[in-house]
Amino acid sequence: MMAQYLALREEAGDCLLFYRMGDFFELFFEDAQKAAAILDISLTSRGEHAGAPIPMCGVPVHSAEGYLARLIRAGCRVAIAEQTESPAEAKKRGGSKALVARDIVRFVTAGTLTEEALLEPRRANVLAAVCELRGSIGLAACDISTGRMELEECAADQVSAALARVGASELVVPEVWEGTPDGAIGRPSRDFASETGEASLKAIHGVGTLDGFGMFSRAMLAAAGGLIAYLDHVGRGKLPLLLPPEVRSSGTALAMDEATRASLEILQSSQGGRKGSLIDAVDRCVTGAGARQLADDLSAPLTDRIAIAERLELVAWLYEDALLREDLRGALRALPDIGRALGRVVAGRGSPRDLGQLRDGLSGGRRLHERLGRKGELPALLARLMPAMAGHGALVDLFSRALVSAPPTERGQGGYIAEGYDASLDELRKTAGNARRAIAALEAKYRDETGVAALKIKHNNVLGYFVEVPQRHADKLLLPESGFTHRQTMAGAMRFNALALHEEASRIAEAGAHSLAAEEAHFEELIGTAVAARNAIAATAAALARIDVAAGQAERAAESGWSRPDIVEEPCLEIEGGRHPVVEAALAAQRERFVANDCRLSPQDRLWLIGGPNMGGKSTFLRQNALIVLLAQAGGFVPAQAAKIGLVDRLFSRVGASDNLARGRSTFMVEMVETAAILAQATERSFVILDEVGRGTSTYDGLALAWAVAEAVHETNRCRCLFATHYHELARLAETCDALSLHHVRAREWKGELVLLHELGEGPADRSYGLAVARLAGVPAKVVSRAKAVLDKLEKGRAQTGGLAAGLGDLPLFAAAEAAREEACDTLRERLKDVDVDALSPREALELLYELKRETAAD
Ligand SMILES: Nc1ncnc2c1ncn2[C@@H]1O[C@H](COP(=O)(O)OP(=O)(O)OP(=O)(O)O)[C@@H](O)[C@H]1O
Repeated sequence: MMAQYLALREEAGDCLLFYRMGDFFELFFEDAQKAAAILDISLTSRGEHAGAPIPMCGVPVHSAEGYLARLIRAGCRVAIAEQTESPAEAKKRGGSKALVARDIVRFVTAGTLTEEALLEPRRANVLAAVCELRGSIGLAACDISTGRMELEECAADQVSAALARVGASELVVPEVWEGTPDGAIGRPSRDFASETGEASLKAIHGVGTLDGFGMFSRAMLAAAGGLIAYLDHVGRGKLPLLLPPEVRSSGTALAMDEATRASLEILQSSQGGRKGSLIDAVDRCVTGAGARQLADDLSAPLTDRIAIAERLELVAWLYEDALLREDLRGALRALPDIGRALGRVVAGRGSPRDLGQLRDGLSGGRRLHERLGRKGELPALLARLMPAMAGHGALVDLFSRALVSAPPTERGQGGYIAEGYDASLDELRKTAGNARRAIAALEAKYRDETGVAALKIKHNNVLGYFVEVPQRHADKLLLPESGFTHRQTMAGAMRFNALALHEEASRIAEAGAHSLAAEEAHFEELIGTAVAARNAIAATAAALARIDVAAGQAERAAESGWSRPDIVEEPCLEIEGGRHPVVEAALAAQRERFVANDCRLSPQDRLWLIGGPNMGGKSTFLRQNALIVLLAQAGGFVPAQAAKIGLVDRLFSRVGASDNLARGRSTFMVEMVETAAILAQATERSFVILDEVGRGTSTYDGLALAWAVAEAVHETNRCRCLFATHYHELARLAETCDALSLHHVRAREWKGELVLLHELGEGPADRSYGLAVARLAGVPAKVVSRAKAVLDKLEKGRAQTGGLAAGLGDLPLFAAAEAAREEACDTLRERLKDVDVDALSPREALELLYELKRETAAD
């Protein structure tokens, strides 16, 4: 056995090996130690290997899913080695000592789950593959629980943004690749070949050309190749459901990088959970598929005005008709998750219950179609979805006739094929039923004949049917002419067989075996029908999910008076009475009121500098506007009285000096790297929020950087921008930057107490309230009064010298400074041209920076 185990162990690679032994999956050696620690189960030992006891632990097969889920969540991957023959077959093959053959039947990994118990209903589970081909990056992503697949090509510096959008739970890359992101799994480079990718896709979808699905680049196909090869590997040759791939072209989605996603807390709060995130505050979907679609929409809002308008039109239609909305939501709520049921069916792990779910979901779709069909003219998006809900008449009819109303998850016991579907199966069931009745009659007869009132006919898996009497009445049945044969003596009871009983029992067993086989054959046929219709079923699932999203968005809007945004081309951002959905909900829970605020950016007034006290609501204001843009371009209503939004191509959100130590960069470094990305990428169509950029370093450096960044955003990027800052000195920028204006969050000191109004006012902040906030926060009065003394002194000094910003008025304008600097930089430019950035390690890059800095200082 050890040799077999070790061979399988080798094959399992870095996965834990679940080794099937009877009713248990056993783990040995280091696997056992690791799993026992994660699962908190006892670690035992068995036999010896190389002179030491072998550590072992095990989990029962019937409850293995729960254990698997915990291991996967802890970051493990698991290889399942099943017995591929019965002990009887092994004996026949190799004698009484023969070892049962085992083989790894599949690998269970975070990105390749289909089991209902292992998946979260409201979250997609994505597996992604990334590779590089001639300088550009191919990305393939799929959710095998529903079969959705997407291909994308992007530039090397966009890969982390693309991956952040996809949110994969598992990522595979070529094993020799410098760009390997953390935690990615290396796979043979030959898997990532565009020809094999193309050939696999053609084979899966039975087409001679992929043109019908879209235009795929070589890099996309190479990534698809890597993805499919990995799926083939983990499924041991059995591929899961894969729908025709969709191209995601860059530019069709609002671009957001990883830092922006994290800081806007779109799908996850900064604490890591869904609670406190945007989606948590917005999601009113009544189905898991709807919630997954909404997450997708919020991760990749649109940039196409017509597509946004179509989604908004549907939300508005459902918003206005509350009755219809309630009706639809009620109907959708009752529908099973057909996308995921289909995923299990195609993956070969479907159960009779999954088929029942397909029947119920598809017939529910047909009913909705009928209901909506009576509504007259429909919004364009809905009209396009209608045909996808209508079909499947034959399939629904077949499944309705074939299956019982609530089919079981296990098919081993049969009983899921409905009566009346197959006459011969009904006949077999009748025979078994008759025999069961005959056995009940036999019990009465035997009692009569023997005079033993306590006689019973029982059944167990070892003996089958038998007659049991208490020990003291056994004598009568032991008589040779009694017609009973002794089978077993128990404490206090004796068990017997009888010819008539045996005959009836055989009849039951035979009919049972035949009917099980008949049901099994029907099951396979029904599975085949579902598999053949997989693309159409997936389209129905997608249509239902889209309707659920729209109805949920309408519901959310109706709940709190959200409004339909007006999406326009000109780069403005006019939000009237805007609110932050998450902060508002948190305040409402404490019975506090959220103060709505306006935002009015236009090409003539596109950069707002916002000052005011800590805790005054600056960050909240910045984010609420970014979230409103995001929600609007995702095609939903927004938390505002009115909103006119000029289409945004890229959205950036930066918070000064947030901790990112996990990545090994100092906080200030992170802040600057992220700011650099904005300055490099923001266009005139972008919207940027900068929250106290520069605060991560000394006051002078911070002010200088904040000043320069604000100027660059104003002069060079020319994007819409909200810039929150503590530096009063920045107010002087308003003198030179004509599209920049000053604003502040208002506060009052009343009877020595600070009152934060959370209201945005025009003009610069009148003063700092740092000390008042410190008092509010419970800093001891003594410390606050000492700080006050220091502040008075500093302020006196400032009055004399002109303060931090003294002399800044003489600074040449940003554009003029640029021109002067360009001349001086020629030598630097030359040197930089020669640098191969990809070939530099971070350390070398830093050294080079120092060197260049030294050179400029010497100029
Ligand atoms: N518009 C608002 N209406 C009501 N309460 C608000 C509003 N905006 C913010 N708040 C409350 O004030 C708290 C602080 O807000 P926020 O973090 O936006 O302030 P800030 O000015 O950015 O502070 P800091 O400068 O310390 O980062 C929020 O958690 C919320 O409870």
